[in-house]
Amino acid sequence: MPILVGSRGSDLARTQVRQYLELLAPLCPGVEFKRRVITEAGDRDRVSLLADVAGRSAGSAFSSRLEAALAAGEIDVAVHSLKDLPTSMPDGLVLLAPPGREAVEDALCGSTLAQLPHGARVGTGAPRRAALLRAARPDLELVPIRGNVPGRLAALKGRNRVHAVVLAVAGLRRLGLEDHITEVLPLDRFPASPGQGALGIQIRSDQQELRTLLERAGDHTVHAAVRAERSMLAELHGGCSVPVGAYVTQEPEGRLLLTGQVVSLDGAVRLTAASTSRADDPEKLGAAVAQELLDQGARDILAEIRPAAAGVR
Ligand SMILES: NCc1[nH]cc(CCC(=O)O)c1CC(=O)O
Repeated sequence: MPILVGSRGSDLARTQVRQYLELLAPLCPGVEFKRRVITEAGDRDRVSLLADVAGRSAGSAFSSRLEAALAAGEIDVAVHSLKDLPTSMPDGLVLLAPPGREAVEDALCGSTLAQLPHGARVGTGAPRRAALLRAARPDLELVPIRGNVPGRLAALKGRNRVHAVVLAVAGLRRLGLEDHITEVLPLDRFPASPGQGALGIQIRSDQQELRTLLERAGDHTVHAAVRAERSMLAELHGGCSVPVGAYVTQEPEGRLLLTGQVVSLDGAVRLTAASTSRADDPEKLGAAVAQELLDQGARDILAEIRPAAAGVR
């Protein structure tokens, strides 16, 4: 029986599955993998999906049709962009060690930050990116743009064009669109979204054999790093719609250095905390950095933001 590997239908999602299977195939000789695209249900279906799960009082609701398809056995593996996955996992599903990570950083396409004229229009839909841009350049006009990666690049052209857009280096590279990168933004001033650049490889928790098979492609250093980043986010009770950045860098002797930031939407307040630990308890490291941010006042910043940012991904 082939192993069914599902993703959403965007170019990026399909490319990620293709690249993942290219990595996996030589590590799993004789195993057949088949790709399946799971399209998102409409909003109404999505709501009923969530209500249905809530009614069964599961640990948490499925965040997407893709997770629901995995839980229902329509697919055996779900391949996500890790940064788009909520930190709480539905009962019965687990995340495995992801394969090697793409670049973590965000990029500016269309102009460098320094070359943007006063009052220039910059496209981004993400509150984190908007807040970090406001902190760096309060003069900019931020234009909310949505859609897939090629669609966002298209905002650089046409009548209502923006001077620049912010996109993840990872997505651009995976799609072969890295030529559009004008500047890679430095992580200390533009910390990435937790998990950015990594895949979220999700299976049902009772699939022990499949887990052993897929872990052949897992990178344990990347796994420790993203667990630290995501546990920091979870401790702050944040999702992908809050201006929280986190990134791990490797230290000597395999230690992890986790840096976390919380930024107010207007960019006026930026809290930064960092801590190091051995790689064997990344959740503890994430919790420690989150606690330091909370001690600095992160709760007030996040409380202000949550109502405004609700529903924006
Ligand atoms: N929210 C969309 C999304 N989800 C993952 C990526 C890029 C790939 C990655 O960060 O792993 C993107 C596009 C972007 O933010 O530019």
